[in-house]
Amino acid sequence: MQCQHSDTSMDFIKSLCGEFQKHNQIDPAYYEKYDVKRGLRNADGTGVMAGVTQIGNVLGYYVQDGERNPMEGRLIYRGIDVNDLVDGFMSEDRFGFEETAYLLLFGALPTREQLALFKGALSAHQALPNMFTEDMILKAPSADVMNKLARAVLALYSYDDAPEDRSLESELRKAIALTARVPTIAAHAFAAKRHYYDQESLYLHRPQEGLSVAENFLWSVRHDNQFTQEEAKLLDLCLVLHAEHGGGNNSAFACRVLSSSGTDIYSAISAAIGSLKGPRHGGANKKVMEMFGYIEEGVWDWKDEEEIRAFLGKLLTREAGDGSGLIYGMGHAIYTLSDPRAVLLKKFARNLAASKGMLDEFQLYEAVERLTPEVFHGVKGESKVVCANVDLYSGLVYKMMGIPQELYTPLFAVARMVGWCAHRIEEVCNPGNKIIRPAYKAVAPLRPFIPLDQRG
Ligand SMILES: CC(=O)SCCNC(=O)CCNC(=O)[C@H](O)C(C)(C)COP(=O)(O)OP(=O)(O)OC[C@H]1O[C@@H](n2cnc3c(N)ncnc32)[C@H](O)[C@@H]1OP(=O)(O)O
Ligand SMILES: O=C([O-])CC(=O)C(=O)O
Repeated sequence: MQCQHSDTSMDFIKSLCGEFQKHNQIDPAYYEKYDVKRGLRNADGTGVMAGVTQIGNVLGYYVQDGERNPMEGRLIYRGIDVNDLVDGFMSEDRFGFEETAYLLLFGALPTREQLALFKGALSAHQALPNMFTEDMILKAPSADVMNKLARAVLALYSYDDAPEDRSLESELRKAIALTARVPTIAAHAFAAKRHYYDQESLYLHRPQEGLSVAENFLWSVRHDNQFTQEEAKLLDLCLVLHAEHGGGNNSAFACRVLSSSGTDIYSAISAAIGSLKGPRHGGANKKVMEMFGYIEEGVWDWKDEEEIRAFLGKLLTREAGDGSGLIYGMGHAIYTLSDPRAVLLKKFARNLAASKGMLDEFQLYEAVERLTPEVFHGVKGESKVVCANVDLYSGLVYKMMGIPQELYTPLFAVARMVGWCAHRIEEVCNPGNKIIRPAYKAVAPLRPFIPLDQRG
């Protein structure tokens, strides 16, 4: 439903843009002058240390003699290298997401018995509250599944008997319920989007007991409920790789900022979802697909490196693509030589592409990964080392699995829910934590109030 605005009001608002711009420019020189940590980054590009965590660690460089040096990336969940975690459950041909969720939430790998009980707890919480889909999703659908996800999580507050209970037990119960429910919410929000915005038939599937999170997701979003074990295992791997990324990533930090004020878990998690939706964060997986649409159209010969280079240059100078100047799926705040998630996903993407007859497309992605660093240095003059991030190959993997694009970022949220909850609980259940409250240098000069009839 769109609001109608009169032409006069629209013209007035347009004129206000000029007024706004007159009074709201921040001179970039201020950042250096006042030693402001732009983006909470130190002058050498490292992040400002803003907290202490036991949950995850992201390693992308090492500092020696005050210099930041590139290295191969490592991602650690509760002290365990994600590559070892993945090797562990894959070599035993098991699903790994539930085990990873347990590890992130409680801090240690589960025993066989603990894992079975945890899976049971997830199963018990995965159904949505009575009439939730009807009242909160179908009656107020959204063209954007992430938008619906954030609003649905906020709405869950009203379905919780004790939403303001901050005891550890209550927080853990809510965390398990959110982790279990978010796949169902995403599936139903997607079904509503397809029905109300794309004029397709409405099908809603209830999650099935005994299925893994990955299997249930595929069951729920496919109208015929069909999926293969190979697909479910690959999706499971994607969920594991997206589950956590330290306390400083934009969405986890947003969650921690809100949690530090003492607000409820639903408010904090909906903020994290809003952050993840952004195209420079989790929303990049959708943007990568859009960008490859431009590349595939704009590059005549996909094997011609010169042509690809020229197109990448145009993306950076805003002459092509969405005009943002970004090459999506490339670059990272911490990783330099490699993002370990992208390395793994690329391997699976290559195998899948070979079996689906999509090697040409895969090779185009590889060329973008290979050529971006030199084009980036040429155009931006930056010495920073850039590599492919997790979002470069995840969308391609989902595409080859037949997962619709509208679900790419929501799938990231499905995986990251448990990471956010772990950060939320670490923030509220540690007595030493203070409200997060950095400073902003105020640069507007003081001036007198002018009475209304004396203003020109
Ligand atoms: C799950 C995730 O969130 S993974 C990241 C997903 N995001 C993307 O793929 C979007 C494209 N990438 C980017 O925008 C960036 O690399 C980010 C947001 C991921 C990291 O940004 P930063 O930490 O600021 O990176 P860094 O300090 O290396 O940037 C240096 C400069 O290069 C620019 N830059 C970095 N990566 C890119 C890129 N892929 N395309 C164009 N410019 C880039 C930055 O905007 C910055 O420019 P500025 O100095 O004019 O502000
Ligand atoms: O760490 C970051 O800045 C972003 C990221 O890769 C993630 O959250 O997965």
